[in-house]
Amino acid sequence: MSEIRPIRWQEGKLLLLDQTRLPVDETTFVVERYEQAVAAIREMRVRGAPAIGVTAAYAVAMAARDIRASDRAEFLSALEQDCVHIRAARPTAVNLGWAVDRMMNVAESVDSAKEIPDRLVAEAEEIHREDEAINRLLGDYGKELMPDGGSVLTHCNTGALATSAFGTALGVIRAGWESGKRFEVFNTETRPWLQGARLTSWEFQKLGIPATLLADSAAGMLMRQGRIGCVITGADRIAANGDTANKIGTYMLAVLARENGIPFYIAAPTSTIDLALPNGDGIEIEQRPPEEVTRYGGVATAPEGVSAVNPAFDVTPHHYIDAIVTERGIASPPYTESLILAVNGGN
Ligand SMILES: CSC[C@@H](O)[C@@H](O)C(=O)COP(=O)(O)O
Repeated sequence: MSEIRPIRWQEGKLLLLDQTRLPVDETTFVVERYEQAVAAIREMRVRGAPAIGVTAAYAVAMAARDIRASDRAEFLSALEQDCVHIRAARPTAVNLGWAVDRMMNVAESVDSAKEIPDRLVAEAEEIHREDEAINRLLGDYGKELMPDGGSVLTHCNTGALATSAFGTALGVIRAGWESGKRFEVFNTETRPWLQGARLTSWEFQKLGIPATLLADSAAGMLMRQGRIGCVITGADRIAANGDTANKIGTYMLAVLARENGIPFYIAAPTSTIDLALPNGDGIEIEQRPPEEVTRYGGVATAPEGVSAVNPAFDVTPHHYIDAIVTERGIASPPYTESLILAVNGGN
């Protein structure tokens, strides 16, 4: 099986596997300027917290390449202006701001403005490389949570497409499967954007892992029937107390899991942990266009003029989360202690 590589950097261009077109077409969206990278993130041609972070890092490198400034101070101030636009592409995933901050720190550490663009390309490539290594480590820790003989449910898409390779929650399922464990896999369709139906089902097929798709609203019944052994999802931002923002519908799954006595896990790199936020109340939730709810693929799915609300994420309170898998180990409650340890180097 060839690995899925949704983000590639080739000869100064960023090549994105266009996720608005999957699973029907496997087309590449070519990005040559940082503004196009910002648009690609906003339009969700590239999506998933870690993938947004990697793309944002290349966006900063492309922005730097196009700056004409008379001295270093002017260069850095122009770059900071471009970074304001990059940071604003999507608000919820902390990985975006995390990557931009890391790139700006590198730019500020270089003495000569002329050298900044090359250093930034090297740093973006490093962030890209690290992402795959981090996901593989995370999968390795998380596979012990996967059952042998039971079943697992996942939500949204958290695979290679949402990262740069391997994935987080989907990576844990993959690592469990590749370690020889055998279990049933269920994935939600993830209304309204259908990340689960379109992207996760596509990835499981490519991986050769049998998976069964269900409507989001079927999850409760399957849990009650005893058909779901555990739930694992990704995260877009985890507050210091473990409250976790993830794809809309995650909170519902976590509450249903608790009601039915099923363990609920989160898998995310430490770059998704935001220790600056004491709890989930401060997490900004992206509101997406109502048309994503009232139309699909240009076809109306609701009467013209109907009002619709479309929050892209929700926050699951920490007390519903049994464990958080990171590349530094498995964090357990109380998260106020274990997440600090994870961010600072180990559990
Ligand atoms: C490894 S991806 C983790 C999260 O980013 C994922 O679960 C998710 O919610 C993605 O949302 P999306 O709106 O598709 O970017």
